[in-house]
Amino acid sequence: MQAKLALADGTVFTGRGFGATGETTGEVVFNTSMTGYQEVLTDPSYTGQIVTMTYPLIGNYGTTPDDQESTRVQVAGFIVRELTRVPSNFRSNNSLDGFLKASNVVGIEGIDTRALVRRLRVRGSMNGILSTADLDDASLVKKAREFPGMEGRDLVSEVVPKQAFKWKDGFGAFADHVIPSKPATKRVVAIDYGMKWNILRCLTQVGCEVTVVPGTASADEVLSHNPDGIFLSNGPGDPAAVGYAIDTVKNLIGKKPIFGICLGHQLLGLAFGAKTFKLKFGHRGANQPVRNELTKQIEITTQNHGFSVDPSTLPSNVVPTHINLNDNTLEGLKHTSLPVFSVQYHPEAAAGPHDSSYLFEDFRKMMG
Ligand SMILES: NC(=O)CC[C@H](N)C(=O)O
Repeated sequence: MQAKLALADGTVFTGRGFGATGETTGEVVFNTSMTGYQEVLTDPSYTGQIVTMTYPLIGNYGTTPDDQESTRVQVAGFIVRELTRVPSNFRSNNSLDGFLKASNVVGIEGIDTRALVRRLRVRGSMNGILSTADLDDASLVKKAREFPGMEGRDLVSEVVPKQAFKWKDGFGAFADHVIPSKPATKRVVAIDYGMKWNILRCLTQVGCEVTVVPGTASADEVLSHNPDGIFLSNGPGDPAAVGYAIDTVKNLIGKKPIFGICLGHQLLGLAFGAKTFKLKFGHRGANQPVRNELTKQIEITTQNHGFSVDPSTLPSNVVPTHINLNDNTLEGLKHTSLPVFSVQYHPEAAAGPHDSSYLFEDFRKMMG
């Protein structure tokens, strides 16, 4: 079945539809991971985004419940160069096509993803529409231009869990090869703004019993659990648009040790009084080089973000700890006297390299 992808700049790509049929709008972004498409699809930070994979063959190992990063597919749409027809893997119980169909998410294959990505790199991430229903170019471009975009939008409230819960799924099927597992001796409250489950697996692995609370929780609700430490999760949308979350973080700083990842890092920056801005085309992939400024070691990292904390706006008692070597943007910060630190990238990988898993150990040690 024919499908079209139209961008707000007027470009139209024609390919074949897979997954669900229908129409979807979103910010079109690209991810440079060679594998890990299921983790990408189920990462809630991609809410409102149509993701294209730069790797040309996607779907070859199918999908499996073990690789879920949340309860469902979260991307608005999915773009690949070539969809594998016959997946082959003993862990797989569904094809990528069947997985997207069951999740009612539209995909397109057979378009020139290199041309698309070059366009996004030159002009920046763009709004777009993916459709198997409307195939009229002018109408599609008009609809793409009407999409409101990511800036100023609170998408967190769409993906937070409805109520608090305890993480009972341990460290999952494969995580024990990565970090030696420890008995649970620390109690952590994880504030969930759209959290990837591998963060919960990694926290469990280093010896934390984790209570998850919705990202809309107040500081009092968080502190009522009397945790040894507080974790701030990743999540979708513009960090500056979630004032309630910034206020909660402000009220938690100095009360307990805090560790933040991605949106959690951006919220910490904003709570410290720094500013965030939108990157031209963001960082999404499993091959982003980062330098740890404290050890001068290089980590190859998994990333998924479109916004960034401006280091020149940090107060003097908050220092940069990690820098992205592709564009020198801020990738980590810490307070000079309080037990508070965060990273912009994803030390939980899922999928990606495990170079940065030491950060979970650092958090546990920080709790005493
Ligand atoms: N993975 C994340 O937490 C993303 C944070 C934020 N939504 C961004 O795009 O920058």
